[in-house]
Amino acid sequence: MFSEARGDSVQIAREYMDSLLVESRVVGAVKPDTTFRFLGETFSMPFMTAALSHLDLASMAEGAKEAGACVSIGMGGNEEMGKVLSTGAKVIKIIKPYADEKEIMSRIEYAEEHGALAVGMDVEHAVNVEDAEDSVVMGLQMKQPTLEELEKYIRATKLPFLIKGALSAADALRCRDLGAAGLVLSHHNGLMRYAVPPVMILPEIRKAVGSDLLLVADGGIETGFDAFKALARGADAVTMGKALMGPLKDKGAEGVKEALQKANGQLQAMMIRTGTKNLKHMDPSVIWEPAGYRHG
Ligand SMILES: Cc1cc2nc3c(=O)[nH]c(=O)nc-3n(C[C@H](O)[C@H](O)[C@H](O)COP(=O)(O)O)c2cc1C
Repeated sequence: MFSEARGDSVQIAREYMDSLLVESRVVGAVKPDTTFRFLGETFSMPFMTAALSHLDLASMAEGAKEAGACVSIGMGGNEEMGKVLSTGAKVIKIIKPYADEKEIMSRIEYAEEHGALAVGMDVEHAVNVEDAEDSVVMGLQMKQPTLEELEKYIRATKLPFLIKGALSAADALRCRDLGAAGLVLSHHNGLMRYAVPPVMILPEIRKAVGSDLLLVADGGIETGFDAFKALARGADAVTMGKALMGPLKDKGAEGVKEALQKANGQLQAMMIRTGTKNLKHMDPSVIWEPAGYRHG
């Protein structure tokens, strides 16, 4: 998004991802199993669609369902959410931090009444990139929610609530204390400049929250090899966003299904080569990280 600017977090995250190397432990390895249990449901793979918007999200959901993947969706009204839910996919609705609370509550209620798996909020999209003002997204006013407001939204629903945009151990602990079920670790395509990449900070966040929160790594997952690194460093699942947009445009639901299956094949290839038999046995010690960054 900010490829011309210094501090492009998308580029920083890509370079970091490619700097991580993987140790082979192939001797005696067995066929890996990527069955993924999440929020009481069973999926074929730990990939989910990122919270996208302004696209044919029903086809995206159809493709993900066919591949056995969970779906998250972003900005959009209840009518669109209804179309996505009617595909039968398991859906996480990520709601924008609207200034008008009614916009938030109506989406929470709709998600609950129409069988969504979970809801969440992309808190990272409330403020502007270049100043501290609340942002306007597609003509709609956003507002940085206070801790009290976030807690109110979380408690307004029986559904699990995920906070998208938490990206530090300190925020993760805050979210846990507010009652969130999980986090989508994201800088939302570089909305924060110079952001620590999600996959870099994952081990620190996992250490802080233990198994109290589900952790979903978001941003820059282009292949199953990227996904493996995120999962090995402590993620429960990963999202794919931009990497699915070309396949969706070219081949609709079928393209999304094929892209997810290809990524899952790459994940399985990495799992067998590292002697990882299933997602519960991910071992961070297979990842080699170059020395350099230290928490200040
Ligand atoms: C076209 C487009 C629309 C998006 N809309 C939303 C949205 O409505 N809500 C949200 O939380 N994130 C939204 N995102 C951000 C994605 O969920 C994700 O955080 C980001 O694209 C990074 O993941 P990726 O590198 O896999 O694409 C959008 C991204 C794109 C490319």
